[in-house]
Amino acid sequence: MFVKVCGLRTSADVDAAVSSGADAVGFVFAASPRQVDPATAGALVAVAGATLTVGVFLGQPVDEVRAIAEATGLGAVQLHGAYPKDAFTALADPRWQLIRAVPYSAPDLRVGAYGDDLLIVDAPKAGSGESWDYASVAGLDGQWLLAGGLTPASVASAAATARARGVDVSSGVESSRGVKDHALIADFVAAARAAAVLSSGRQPPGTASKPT
Ligand SMILES: O=C(O)c1ccccc1N[C@@H]1O[C@H](COP(=O)(O)O)[C@@H](O)[C@H]1O
Repeated sequence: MFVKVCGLRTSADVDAAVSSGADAVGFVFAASPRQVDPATAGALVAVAGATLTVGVFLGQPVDEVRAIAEATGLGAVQLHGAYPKDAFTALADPRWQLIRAVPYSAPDLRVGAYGDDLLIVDAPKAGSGESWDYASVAGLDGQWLLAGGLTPASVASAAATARARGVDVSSGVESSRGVKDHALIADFVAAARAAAVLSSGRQPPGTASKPT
């Protein structure tokens, strides 16, 4: 079970996620209560050490995404919104992985269809904390993460229902919007690890050969 904890804003947040055993930590550059600026994110990337660092973007121009990825040293770029396949082609770079984040109702849920290394299947409104019908994606193949409304209490059953190989959380590990609760992060990672899922490993194969 691969576990990503997203929307981190402080070094204490990153320490909490890394020490809890998260496989990836996310920093939001889109407009959000969780937004961080590139300078802050660069410092947090250093705190994360070997843990995969993911930059989250929503509709920002490709040139801006590339500039931030280069400036901060991100290990992965997560694109939400109507990015065409050309955008993924333009952003392909051995320095970072490409993550395509889509709502569960998106027309194309094939992992890698846009040249993405990893797919995240989410609620219609990313970062909203809203759950959805996780069973609707139970037939999905490949390396993908389940997101949207997960909590320490729900993650094990949600991952089992969706047959997910990994999970991604933000709202469910916050005490208030944009403020991470470090005990909830630890609870979430532990609960996800305990989930009965199809995967036998923690690292999606798409991420194994790339720099982290
Ligand atoms: O978290 C945000 O504010 C955000 C903003 C813009 C795009 C994506 C965002 N977060 C992503 O949403 C899911 C987590 O959802 P939830 O809060 O657990 O329901 C995750 O993929 C984040 O990267």
